[in-house]
Amino acid sequence: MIRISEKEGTAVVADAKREIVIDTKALNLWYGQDQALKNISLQMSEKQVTAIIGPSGCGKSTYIKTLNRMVEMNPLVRINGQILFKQRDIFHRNYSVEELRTQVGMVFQKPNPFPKSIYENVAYGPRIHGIRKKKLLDEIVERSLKNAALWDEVKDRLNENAYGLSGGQQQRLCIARTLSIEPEVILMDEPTSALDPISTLKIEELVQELKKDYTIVIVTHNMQQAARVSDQTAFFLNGEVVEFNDTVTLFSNPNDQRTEDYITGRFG
Ligand SMILES: Nc1ncnc2c1ncn2[C@@H]1O[C@H](COP(=O)(O)OP(=O)(O)OP(=O)(O)O)[C@@H](O)[C@H]1O
Repeated sequence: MIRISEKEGTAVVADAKREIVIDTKALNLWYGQDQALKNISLQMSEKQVTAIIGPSGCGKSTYIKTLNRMVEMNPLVRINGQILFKQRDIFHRNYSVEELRTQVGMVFQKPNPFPKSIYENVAYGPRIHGIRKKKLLDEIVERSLKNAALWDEVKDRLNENAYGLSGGQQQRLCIARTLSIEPEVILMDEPTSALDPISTLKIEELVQELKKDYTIVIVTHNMQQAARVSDQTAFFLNGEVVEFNDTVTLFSNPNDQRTEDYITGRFG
């Protein structure tokens, strides 16, 4: 059952039966003097896919990079408001960034494997977390590659360099790398924008599989993609959330004229 309520001017959608995994409350963010996020309030439920859509420069990437605190690598960034991950404030000094990034993994726009073997790309994270036993690492590598729908294509060439894979395979390898440390949330920042249509379709199918086990947030420029893969969609404009609703409703019966203009291609 989807519950829709109004909170601080922003619609929030929550599935009453599911745990809220990410709860963003009145989040504001500035790059120096320029405000990039304005009073963002969004809730994301477990094992749901949330799409973030909106025109270029509206704050999609900034928002998703705030969820694992990557945005703060920029010293100009100033933030107020709250983001709770399973009710814990991610900005609290007792919550280390390393711990957060173990729980909230990220896949980027361009596939960015390490210049290492396919095996080492996936084993890297678990090794950093102290796993040394070869048998256990082998199991993790196999499981992660299977869950990223890549195992069958690479099982006979695990020791070859990851750069020898196609772009789509590299992106699935990056997803396997993210899965290897067993996060709860996977952030995807335009994960298919550098890929061909067939590789894009594979990633979209993979997202549908992964949501059985993970909470997923995906930034996309592609509205058809948002409609295909997500359960709920947030439409951002000029750093604000104009509308947040279950995906079918947002695309078929938007509440706000600006959403309608965007999804019908009148701007952006
Ligand atoms: N490192 C930065 N320093 C200063 N301003 C930035 C920086 N990164 C982004 N911005 C500004 O913040 C705003 C939001 O940018 P952001 O990249 O989050 O938008 P976006 O919706 O992801 O855009 P796109 O779809 O083009 O990737 C823009 O006005 C942008 O110019």
